[in-house]
Order: sequence, then structure tokens, then C-alpha cells
Amino acid sequence: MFKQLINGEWVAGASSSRNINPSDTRDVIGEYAQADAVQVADAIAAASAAAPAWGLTTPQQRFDILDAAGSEILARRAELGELLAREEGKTLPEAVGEVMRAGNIFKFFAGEALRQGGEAVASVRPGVGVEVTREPLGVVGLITPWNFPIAIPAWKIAPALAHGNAVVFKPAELVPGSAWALADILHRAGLPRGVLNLVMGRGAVVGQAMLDDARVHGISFTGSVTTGRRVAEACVGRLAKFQLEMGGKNPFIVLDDADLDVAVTCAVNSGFFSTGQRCTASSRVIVTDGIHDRFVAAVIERMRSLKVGDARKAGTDIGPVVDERQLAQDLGYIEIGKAEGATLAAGGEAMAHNADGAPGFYLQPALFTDTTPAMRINREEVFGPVVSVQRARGYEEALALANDTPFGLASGIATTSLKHATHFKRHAQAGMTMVNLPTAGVDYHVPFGGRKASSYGPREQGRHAAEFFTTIKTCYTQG
Ligand SMILES: NC(=O)C1=CN([C@@H]2O[C@H](COP(=O)(O)OP(=O)(O)OC[C@H]3O[C@@H](n4cnc5c(N)ncnc54)[C@H](OP(=O)(O)O)[C@@H]3O)[C@@H](O)[C@H]2O)C=CC1
Ligand SMILES: O=C(O)CCC(=O)C(=O)O
Repeated sequence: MFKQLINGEWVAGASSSRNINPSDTRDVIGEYAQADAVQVADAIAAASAAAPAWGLTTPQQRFDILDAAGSEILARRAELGELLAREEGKTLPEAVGEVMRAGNIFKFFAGEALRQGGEAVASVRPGVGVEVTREPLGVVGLITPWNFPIAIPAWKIAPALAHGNAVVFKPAELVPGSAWALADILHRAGLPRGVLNLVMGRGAVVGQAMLDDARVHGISFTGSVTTGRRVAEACVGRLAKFQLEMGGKNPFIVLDDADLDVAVTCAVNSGFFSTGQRCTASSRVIVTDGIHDRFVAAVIERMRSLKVGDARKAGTDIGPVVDERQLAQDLGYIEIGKAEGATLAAGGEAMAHNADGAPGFYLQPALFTDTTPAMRINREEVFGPVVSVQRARGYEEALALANDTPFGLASGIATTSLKHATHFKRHAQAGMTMVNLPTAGVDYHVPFGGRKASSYGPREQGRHAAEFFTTIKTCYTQG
């Protein structure tokens, strides 16, 4: 049984749940503790007690712990990647890459702990000095989704600790394994008791208890828009700080002048890799008339070569969908697309077993053509390997279609035109814009986030993470 970390002790849960491998549902990864509301309150009490002293530790103390955690994550990347692929279903190379991202994030924020400073500002009054500094929020609640089981926890926990906060961390119920390993690494790296608390279990119980507790000063959340709204309402109700990273319906434009191979590689990577389960996935590809038919034919050709199978098997390109519920959602949208009149040009079949006969949640990536902007498959986040193609008469129409969405996380364009690339970078209504690159798969040291219904509050990652995890103090001194 994998226990929870509360006040520096490994504690049994009020109940437990099984962590199942989506590539082979006969494979149980382990039994993981689940908290009830009382245990969440214990974790928050522990964090509240630990926060003042942690907030006063030296930058060197924080650096040492975060750097040691980063080193261990990087050294164990093969083993942690294997665990991640086994519990979430992304392929082994993708999983090892995610673990390395997590390790590098800890290294980056170890450095950030050393780089904290403030400003000395001239006062408008004679003889007065003004200092502007940052202080920790206090206790932060971190609620994470299942699709990046170690990188998203890393990019919330590392800045929270670097900036002197105590943490109550609730991972998604589907992927407790990577979260447990991360908490174990940080605990052994020397965090004082109560500074990091891991409480596992269902969002409606564990997450909700964190939202409702006045001792939690800030909530950083990644997940669905529906839950994000709930987080916002709870936090506004008690005037707590919050930041939300939610869905995407990210456009990728392919212009007539694009390099066809680059365009196909970007579209296939960002639409289907990680089984399409990325908020940065491009699920809408907008293609201008002159290249449309060649592009669609080339994508279908590339899709034929994609191997769907066990996430940990060498040669697999696309692992399983994470669970039965998500598979049902993906298949539901494929039916919706067909009923709306789109053409299912390739894929879309579920497979109950992989090539070795193991039962799992397999889905052949699906490509829809002849789609229109009003179709639900072009408006709602599917969160699976389902891509729809829209035709455009030229760049201006493609840009208008790209921006015609309630979301605004990532956007991309394949073009050899400097003029169009430059214009797109300026006019795409998204937090992140890529030129001749997939929309998914971002750097770990720069801001991450979007606009409209995709994000709310300050950006995550990079130096800008300080905006959420600190509060500003302005001090006046009469000299
Ligand atoms: N933009 C993104 O990065 C992501 C978007 N999604 C989208 O969300 C859909 C559903 O995925 P799912 O993971 O279930 O997303 P959720 O928004 O339900 O889950 C995200 C996190 O919030 C927790 N949570 C759920 N309910 C509450 C609550 N009432 N109070 C506090 N926390 C809560 C979840 O807990 P638990 O799951 O343990 O119950 C999980 O840890 C996907 O199909 C996809 O469209 C999903 C993942 C990432
Ligand atoms: O594309 C990436 O690198 C990150 C995606 C992500 O954070 C998400 O899907 O939740």
C-alpha cells in the first residue's frame, strides 16, 4: 500500500484505490491510499504550521533541496518513465521525456530560489526610501490532472517551494504512482515536516476540501473547464488567490506555401501523439485550398504507419487512451462528428486488445475532413486522438477560423512566408504560438498558459511563476 505524506509521516488512507495500467487492464500497478476530508484538514494544518519557518529559510537551503530532487529525478528517468507510461499510457520515450522535463523544472526553480530580489524605488517624498519585495503566499493547494502525471505536479510544486510556500498536493486519482514517487523524492531530499503534503483521492472529496478551507491561501489548478469554474467560484467566495489552466481547441494552420513534410509532421505530432491527451494538442487543422488535398492524403499516409499499442513496447507510436470513461468520450465525439456530416477520412476504431492480446483502451487515431466551424468537433475539447480538418480560401480566412473558438491556449502555422508567420504571431488569439513546430511540447523555462476559456490568472512556469506563488510588499522608510 502506498501511503500519503502528511506532516512528514507516511499515513494510511481512509480508503484506497487500485492504479490500473491502461495498456493492459489486468496489470495492477499498486494500491494507493485515499484521503477523507479529515485527513485533508490534517495536511492543511501541517502545512500551516510549517509555512512560516519555510518562508524564512535561506535561498541556499531551498536551492539544495530542489536541486537534489531534480538530480534524483533525472538519474531515475528510465524507471520513473516506465512507471509513468504504465499508469498513464503515453509511450515510453514520451514518458521518459516528461520525467526529464520534471527534473529540469526542479533544477530551474532551484536557481530561481537564488535569484529572488526586489526593487529599491525613489520615493516622491524627500528622505523616504521605498522597497518592493515578494513574500510567499503561505499555504498553497495544488490540484493536477492525469495527462502529465509528473511534469504538471513538478511545475506547480517546484515554484511553490522555491518561493517559500508550504504545499498540499492532490494528484489526479488515475495517476497516483508518479505523484507518490515525486513526494518520496522531495521528502528524502530534506524538506522539513509539513512543507509538502501529499493527499490522494477523488477530486470531489480531497480537492473540494482544499477549495473550501480558509487556511489555503492559493489554489493552482490544471484540468477541465467544468472543474476550473468550480475552483474559481470557491476561491472567489472566500477571496483566495487562484490560477487555472484548462482546455484547448488549438488550431494549426497549413498554408499553400508550407513545406508539406513539416506540415504533416507537426499536425500528426500535435494531433495524435500522447494519444491526443494534451491541452496543447491541435485538434483543428485549417488548410488552404491549394495544398488541402495533398496535405490530407499525406496525413492519411503517415497515419497508416502509426502503431497503436502497449505504451511500454518498443515501436509503439500511440499508447492507449487513459481509461474507459475517456475512451467513451472520444468515441462519443467520433459519432457526433459523423452525425454532423463530417467525413471520417481515416481511423476512429476502438480496439479492445492490443497486438499481443492484452486488454486495454485502444483507439486508432481519427481524421475528419469536410468539417465546418460550427460543428461540435470543432468547438469542444475531445481530449483524444481526434483531429478535424477545415478548408480555407487563404491566409485571412484561415486566421479568422483559427481565432473562432472559445479557447485560446496554443496555436500554430506551417508556412515559408515570413510575412504570414509574423502576422500570425501578432494576431493569433492564444497564449502560445508556434511557427513550423507542433503546438504541443513546450519548453520548461518560459511562461505557459493561454487566454479566453483556456486559462485564468497569472502564467505558470519560468520566471513568471513568481506572479502566482508570491505576494508583493511595498515598504516605506523615513531615513
Ligand atoms: N487542460 C488540461 O491540461 C486538461 C484537460 N482535461 C479535460 O478535462 C476532462 C476530464 O478530465 P479530468 O482529469 O477528469 O478533469 P478534472 O477537471 O475533473 O480533473 C482535474 C483535477 O481536478 C480534480 N477535481 C475534480 N473535481 C474536483 C472538485 N470538485 N474540486 C477540486 N478538484 C476536483 C481531479 O480529481 P480526480 O480526477 O482525482 O477526481 C483532478 O485532480 C478531459 O476529458 C479533458 O477534456 C483533463 C486533463 C488535463
Ligand atoms: O504540450 C506540452 O508540452 C504541455 C501540455 C500540457 O501541459 C497539458 O496537456 O496539460
